[in-house]
Amino acid sequence: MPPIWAESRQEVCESFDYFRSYQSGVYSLKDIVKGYLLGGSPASRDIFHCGGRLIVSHGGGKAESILDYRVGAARFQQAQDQEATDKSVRALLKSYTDKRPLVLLADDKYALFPYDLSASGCTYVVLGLYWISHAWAEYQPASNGCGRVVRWKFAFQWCEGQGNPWWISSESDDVDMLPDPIGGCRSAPRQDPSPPDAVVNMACNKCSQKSPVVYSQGWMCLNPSCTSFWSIGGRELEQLDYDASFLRPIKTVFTNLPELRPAKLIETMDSITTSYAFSKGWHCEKCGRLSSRFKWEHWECSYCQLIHKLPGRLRTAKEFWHQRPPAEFLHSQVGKQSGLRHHYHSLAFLPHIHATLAEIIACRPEPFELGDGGGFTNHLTFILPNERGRIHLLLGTPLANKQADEIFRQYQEQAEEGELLLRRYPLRLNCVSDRSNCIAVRGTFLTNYFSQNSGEPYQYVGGTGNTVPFDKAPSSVCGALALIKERSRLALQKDIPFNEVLSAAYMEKQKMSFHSDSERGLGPVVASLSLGSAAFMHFRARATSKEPKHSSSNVLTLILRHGDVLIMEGDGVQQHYEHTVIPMNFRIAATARCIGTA
Ligand SMILES: O=C(O)CCC(=O)C(=O)O
Repeated sequence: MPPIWAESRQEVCESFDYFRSYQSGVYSLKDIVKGYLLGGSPASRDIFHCGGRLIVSHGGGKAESILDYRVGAARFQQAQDQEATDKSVRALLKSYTDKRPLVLLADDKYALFPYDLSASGCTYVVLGLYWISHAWAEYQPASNGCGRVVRWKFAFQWCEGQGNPWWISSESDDVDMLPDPIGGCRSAPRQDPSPPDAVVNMACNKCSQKSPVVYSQGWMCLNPSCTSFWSIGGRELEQLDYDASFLRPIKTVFTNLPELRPAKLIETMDSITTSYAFSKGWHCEKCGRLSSRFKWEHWECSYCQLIHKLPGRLRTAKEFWHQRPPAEFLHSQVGKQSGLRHHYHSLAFLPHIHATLAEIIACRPEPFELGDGGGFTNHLTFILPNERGRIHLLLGTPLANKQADEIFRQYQEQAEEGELLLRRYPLRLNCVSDRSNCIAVRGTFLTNYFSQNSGEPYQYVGGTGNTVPFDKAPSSVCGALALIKERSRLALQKDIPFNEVLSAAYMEKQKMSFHSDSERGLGPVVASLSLGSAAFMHFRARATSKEPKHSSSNVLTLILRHGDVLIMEGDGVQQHYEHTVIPMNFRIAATARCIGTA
């Protein structure tokens, strides 16, 4: 197998720091290209030469007429000229002038790669480190109004100093190479901006700009803003071939090249195993596969099932009590919206609740007796307009949270021991972003949180095959269900026949994107218990047939803290709104529903 490969784009982006772009073929950070993905059919004069030591590719987007497959009506986008100032072209040009190595990757649709990657199940492979020896503009035919577009070409050269390309045998290493005229190279950026040319550069007598001799048919000006661009003796040539000197790879030895194989984590900070680094994917040293972290209790290779586990410690809710929403959140959400009809007595509640739509009525918090020695807490109610329903928030308090603390402990223990199987399941639509604005990506696409379903099957996550009936569910889930039932009964003054609990666990920076709980047959009450870190819960209006694009502004934002129980009451809450939950750090939530009761 290749030394670094993956089945899905998500695996690459979550595990490989040199390529974290879900959409573009160029991944750059602060104008520095880290990775470049070769894929699809070649444009004319794209080459994979000398066993891949010299690769010419067109890069930078915009130059093909494409169907934009965002959910909703697909839009046709006309090809446009690439400009040197376009984000990706600019970054590639900077890598060229800095002679900065970057990583080339290829997907199984890259037609010039001499091996069939899909035959071995590899959708993406990492080729290795390359540097850009030449960058120039060309005209290419395009199906737009002008019949052609300016597109930038880049010549990538293998960085010597990293061994041979993994796909060729060492005998084929014997290629005729040009020495690098600059001498030994380094992986650090170079100050001298001129390219290391054995290829001759000539200045244009119209624009004075220098262009290399790229084609055997003769020199031409390659400055797209010059009137002489792309012509020899005033004529555009139909057939162009590369000049022989241009095709000879330049032997450039780099020192201190980085190791591309992602290192696995071998120690923890304070024995915390839910920080961002633990949510990232990993590289299997046995088979080379990049895998997302899809099991809560350890990393596992999706190809050869090799496991990597680091022991962690249980966390307590106290560790998260200090969390406060950022000040700008308070101001932008509450300050900008006028006409909020709220009935607060005291600003003391503002860190907890921000209602931002005039039509939503935020009722005065009601003191609320919890019974069982839990003392009093506050019950906040938001009445949605046009009888769409109500949203209740029963706040946790240190006295009332004894049960929640214990449930939080059990959840962590049982997830760690594999008694509670928290998994990241594939989304039904393979897309990044939320469900209403989704960009298709290749391969399986997993949720950005871990979950487990107990009780009745719930379609939303992982289909119905991953459900554990209540009589086999771990005590954490049963405890959460009992607490949710009890608080809902007190708040709504009736028993709710909850028969399903979705437990969701979030490592640092994970979240649940916008969605509504609108599965067929779902009862009108959905209630959740929050554990661990605080989280923002935003509600926004759902897209309708009249208004197919959802409104981007949130109509209500709540902050859910450890021990809080949130209740969404009424079908209208799900029909007219969707919600997202963005935890500030490690968090677990149990959400109870009534499936098949409506
Ligand atoms: O509180 C949470 O973490 C998310 C609950 C939720 O939106 C759901 O399970 O659908």
